[in-house]
Amino acid sequence: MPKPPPTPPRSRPEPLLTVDGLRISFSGTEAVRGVTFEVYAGEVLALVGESGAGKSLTARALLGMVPRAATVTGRVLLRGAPVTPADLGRRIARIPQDAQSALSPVHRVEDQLALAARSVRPLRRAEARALARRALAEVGLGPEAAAARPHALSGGMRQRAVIATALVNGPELVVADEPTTALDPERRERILTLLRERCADAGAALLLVSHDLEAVRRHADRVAVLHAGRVAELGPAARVLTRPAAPYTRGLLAALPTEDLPHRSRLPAPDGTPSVPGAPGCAFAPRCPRATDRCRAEEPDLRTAAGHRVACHHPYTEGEAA
Ligand SMILES: Nc1ncnc2c1ncn2[C@@H]1O[C@H](COP(=O)(O)OP(=O)(O)OP(=O)(O)O)[C@@H](O)[C@H]1O
Repeated sequence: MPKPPPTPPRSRPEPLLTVDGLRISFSGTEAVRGVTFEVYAGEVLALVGESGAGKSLTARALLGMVPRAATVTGRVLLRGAPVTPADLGRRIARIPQDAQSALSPVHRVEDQLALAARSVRPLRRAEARALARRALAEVGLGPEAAAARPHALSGGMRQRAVIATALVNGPELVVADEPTTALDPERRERILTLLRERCADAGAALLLVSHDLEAVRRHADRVAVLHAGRVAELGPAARVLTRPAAPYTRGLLAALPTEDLPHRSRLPAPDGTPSVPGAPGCAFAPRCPRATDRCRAEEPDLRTAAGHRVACHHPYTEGEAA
């Protein structure tokens, strides 16, 4: 089913999730360099960008799952308050990449969901099981699949079970990092549609990390384009993916192959040699057709321009040809 038109962010009051100046470094080297964005209740926000841009680390920071070696600064707020461990699995749920390893091979599917439900609130066994069955039915898995062990299910059914597990506790936000990489294109589309529709029905916002810009175009309300650990552009998906303001986003779109290719696990990078990490100025300057001396000297801040946010000294205007 095609996605209904998004509600304009301006009409939304308080953000559900606020990520403010998030920095993640390893031994002094910053991989995420001041990422700021908000997620509004009920929306789908996609994080896109080439490999190494910092998408997964950002998503993991929301889930309290950054690697031990990382130093994290900045703020992650859920309805204005810092995220606590008690919020994880309950108010913020996760859909992992690999449904196979996300489910225990030894337990029946409904028992796993019932366990997830009982881990966050005091429920009797029978209540938890009923909740689990309902959640599984909502993703199209009937009593037979509910009573099966994961190995007896197809890849698509396992992914449905993982979606049901994420939603069983009624989260406000679901974080999905490349949730369909293991599936073929048809199943991928079906699962993404199901994920989006189930989140919408449950009133949960969805933060979707993806390298599939076509899927993002179909499913996301807004897109944040990450580059070299920063947000390069953030705005409505329809605008960012058709008439981007940031030269980096234009480069990313231009690098996409036009013919149908087998599913890629990464986005192709724009042409040219990337900047050296830690070099002054805009990280895209060495590859940017609009770069000036200012771009090579001064890193641009993320500013609101023409209705959405762009980190660029020389953004394209909406009607301007690339
Ligand atoms: N455990 C780690 N130790 C050291 N550096 C790390 C670690 N994890 C990530 N990084 C650094 O952070 C950068 C961003 O990683 P991240 O996984 O967020 O990228 P990504 O945008 O999700 O890329 P991909 O699309 O390839 O998954 C990496 O290029 C790497 O330099």
